[in-house]
Amino acid sequence: MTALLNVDNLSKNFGGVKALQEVSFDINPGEIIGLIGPNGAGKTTLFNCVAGVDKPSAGTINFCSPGEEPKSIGGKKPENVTALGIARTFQNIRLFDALTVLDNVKIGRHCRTTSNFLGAVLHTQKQQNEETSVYDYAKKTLEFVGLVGHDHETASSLSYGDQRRLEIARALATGPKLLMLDEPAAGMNPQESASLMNLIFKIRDQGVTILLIEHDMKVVMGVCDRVVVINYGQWLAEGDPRDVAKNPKVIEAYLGGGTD
Ligand SMILES: Nc1ncnc2c1ncn2[C@@H]1O[C@H](COP(=O)(O)OP(=O)(O)OP(=O)(O)O)[C@@H](O)[C@H]1O
Repeated sequence: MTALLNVDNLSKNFGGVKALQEVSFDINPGEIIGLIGPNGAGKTTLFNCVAGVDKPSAGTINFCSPGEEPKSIGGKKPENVTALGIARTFQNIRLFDALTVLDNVKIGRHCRTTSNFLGAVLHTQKQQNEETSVYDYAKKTLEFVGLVGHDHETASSLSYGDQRRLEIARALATGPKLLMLDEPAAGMNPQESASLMNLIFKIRDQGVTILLIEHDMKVVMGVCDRVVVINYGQWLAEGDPRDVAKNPKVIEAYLGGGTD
């Protein structure tokens, strides 16, 4: 099987800080992969390199949609990476707080439209059709993540758990093949985490592959098919979550002797 994402010998330096050092791993289509490691291990830097926020210092990142040729994405601009089918959420929720829930999701969908400024000013038929389709897609996406009835509330008025759902909805609205979630369970209560796990499975069932950074081991153990562990910017271990949790090197580096 051709990997959906192939990270090969990826390194990223910030001045003298070696945030990533020759990290390699693959993600296959349809997998839910956990990227774990202690604070400062380099997880967010890896997300940023894939998403086009950080430019790799060395190594390659290839993205291969099923049926298409692999494309090298290391160093591409974020909007180009999104257009290829990679979406992400952030460790610290980044919504347009003053906009409505619906508008936040519509913004995500606009990356799939082609109408230009002139079309918007002249209100052309093409632009109107696209607006209708953006609206419909955003409504469906909100229903999918369980935010029906919140369309006209401002994003900032939502509960914390619902704001995380909204961020996921906005990412899904871009039509990704790979969704990268950066600590989606952070700050959630146990009920919200359980509901998040259901949502993650539901997203995968729609054919979206998921790469997840998460410190909540119950969530990692509950949803991940496989985990990749990094420590001090280096690949440390990889495999079935339960096997990895027993790996002495991982316990020493990160799990601190337990998974609860
Ligand atoms: N823009 C930057 N400039 C300088 N150093 C950075 C930058 N971004 C990250 N780093 C450093 O790179 C290393 C990896 O950071 P990163 O945020 O990727 O780790 P992380 O595994 O996501 O950590 P956490 O679990 O705490 O979020 C850290 O030493 C961090 O201080």
